[in-house]
Amino acid sequence: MRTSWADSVANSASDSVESVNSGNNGQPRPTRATYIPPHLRNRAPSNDVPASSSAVQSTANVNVNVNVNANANANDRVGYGGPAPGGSRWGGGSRPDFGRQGYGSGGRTGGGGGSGWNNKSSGWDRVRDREVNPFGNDDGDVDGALGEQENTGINFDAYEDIPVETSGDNVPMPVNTFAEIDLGEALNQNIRRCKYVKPTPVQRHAIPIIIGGRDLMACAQTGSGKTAAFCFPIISGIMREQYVQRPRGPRTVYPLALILSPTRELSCQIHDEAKKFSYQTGVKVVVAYGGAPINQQLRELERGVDILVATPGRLVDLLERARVSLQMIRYLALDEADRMLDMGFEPQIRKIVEQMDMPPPGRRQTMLFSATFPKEIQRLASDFLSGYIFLAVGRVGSSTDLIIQRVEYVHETDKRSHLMDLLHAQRETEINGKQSLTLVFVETKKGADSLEHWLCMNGFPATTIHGDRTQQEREMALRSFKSGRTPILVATDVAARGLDIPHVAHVVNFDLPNDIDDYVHRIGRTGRAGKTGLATAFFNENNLSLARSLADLMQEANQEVPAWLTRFASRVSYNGGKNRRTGGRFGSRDFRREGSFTRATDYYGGGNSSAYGVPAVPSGYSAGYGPGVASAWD
Ligand SMILES: Nc1ncnc2c1ncn2[C@@H]1O[C@H](COP(=O)(O)OP(=O)(O)OP(=O)(O)O)[C@@H](O)[C@H]1O
Repeated sequence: MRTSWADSVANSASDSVESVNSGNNGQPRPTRATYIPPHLRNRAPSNDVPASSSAVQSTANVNVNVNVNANANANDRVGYGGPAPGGSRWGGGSRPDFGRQGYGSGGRTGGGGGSGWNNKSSGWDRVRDREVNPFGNDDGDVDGALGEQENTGINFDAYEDIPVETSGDNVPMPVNTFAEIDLGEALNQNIRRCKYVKPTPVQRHAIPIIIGGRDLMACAQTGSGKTAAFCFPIISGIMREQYVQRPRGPRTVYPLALILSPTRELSCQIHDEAKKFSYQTGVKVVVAYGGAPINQQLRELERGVDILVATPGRLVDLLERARVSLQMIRYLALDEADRMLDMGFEPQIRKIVEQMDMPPPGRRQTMLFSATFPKEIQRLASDFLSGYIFLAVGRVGSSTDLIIQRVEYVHETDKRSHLMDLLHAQRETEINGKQSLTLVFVETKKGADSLEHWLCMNGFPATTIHGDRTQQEREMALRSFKSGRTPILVATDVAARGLDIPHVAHVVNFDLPNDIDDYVHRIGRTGRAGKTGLATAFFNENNLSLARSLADLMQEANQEVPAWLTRFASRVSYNGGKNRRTGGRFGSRDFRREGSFTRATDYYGGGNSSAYGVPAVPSGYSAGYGPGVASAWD
């Protein structure tokens, strides 16, 4: 097994792979207990009303709804836990876990009256006590979230005037505070523990839409809180489910929600987030992904699962072994949905969604999220949806203004010395006494290894993440980077999407991708959740096909576009649909509003040579996700 200097440092750390994967913060897993399905654990009072009829208002017959500054009345200090307008589904402040059965209690703990949340002898309380606290020691400070300890660094002003567009029928009204949505008190407590003071724009719009029972295709900028936007309503919905009878098989499990994501690391991250959000709600979240021992994941599944977070390959394996059945799926979420439906993954996704036992659209709720949504992918995605709402926060595929984008003309042979200059400058900057983190994207796995080696030889502790490394190595590398032990991570596109790593101050595109959407996701590893970040790209003749879309993107994000890039851009035509950006801030969003378009020419691109007189790379689509690159993905 190949071990770099950086990894040997990481190796020496006491935390185990197990603890990272399990989201248990290094604490031992709870002992095995009898699984009690959530319909027995989460009984709400009998006067419960369905979500769509109470907490969520609808705008009748709205087809297109453009909403700028939708949160004009937002209140920074949210009154958590207060009754939602129209009364709480949980019975005016009664606990959502009312009448739960404990995992290990072997009997009901009382449906009301005497058996309260604080009754330490109840089965559920014993389970609650055993549940590993994903918030560490912070648990006692639930209400501190409203004081000085709110999620610091969140610059919500950055989002205030972001344009929001929805299309579809009867779009539920957005909310301005979490308190306006009746998510259930246990989940509200976790939102406080996360120190989320108010919803981000995508959350303001998406949560009421999902709670209202609608399918959703949502496009919002990187780092803007999409994970919580789909996790909150799923967890809340499962908490509300009453008497959902699930079949009992000796070895087969029947999750109620499935969250699919393209990479193992992203699945682990979503799992960790979902575990935090579902702490003490009785909703059980399990992750399954490739490269890790399947037996361990099977054991975890056997302990019970309400929400399954998975990569497609490992899920297909579990389905073929009949260890997981999708017949009870109520909620299906595809994170990075455009990636999940591109050529690399589409067959697997179709198999999972259309050819196994999952209920069809209309009988399950489907939600697709990404920061980029090419029209062709929207068209494919519509197969999975029923009467859906399209939501765009910011322009589809745009980068956030929070990221300062720089592009430098650098010959291939000069790239390393240029990088060295940047890293020297970066060394000067620190965040909270720690060196800030730099993420360097390269095109190939070999290139990643070689650059990492060179950096280490030159006194810059670095590590790598790419598809040729074992899962254990990948996880160690990520941990080492996150902890700051190796403040430089050299990565292929496997790290481009979704990863939420605090303190990434600088993203360097050492090799630019062929596809502008990949660029958007890569630079989105910095400038997250209202914080600012820096992205530097090395551009040369090898990147001509990207010149125009890059110049357009930068201009749109109010970035300084170098004159030489504008000149390149004016000489190079778009090499096919994927890198083409049309329309103004509201152009080309929901593909349903654009009438017919031709798949072959509009998306895959006809011309393979550029006006510049050099062969353009093949269409952005196939070049970006060809088989070679796809191998870096799970
Ligand atoms: N309401 C909120 N208040 C404060 N912080 C939030 C809120 N919602 C999410 N965050 C934080 O914002 C960060 C980014 O969220 P998340 O990873 O969900 O972004 P994303 O939109 O999925 O990004 P990407 O497109 O890169 O996948 C996370 O650290 C998350 O904890």
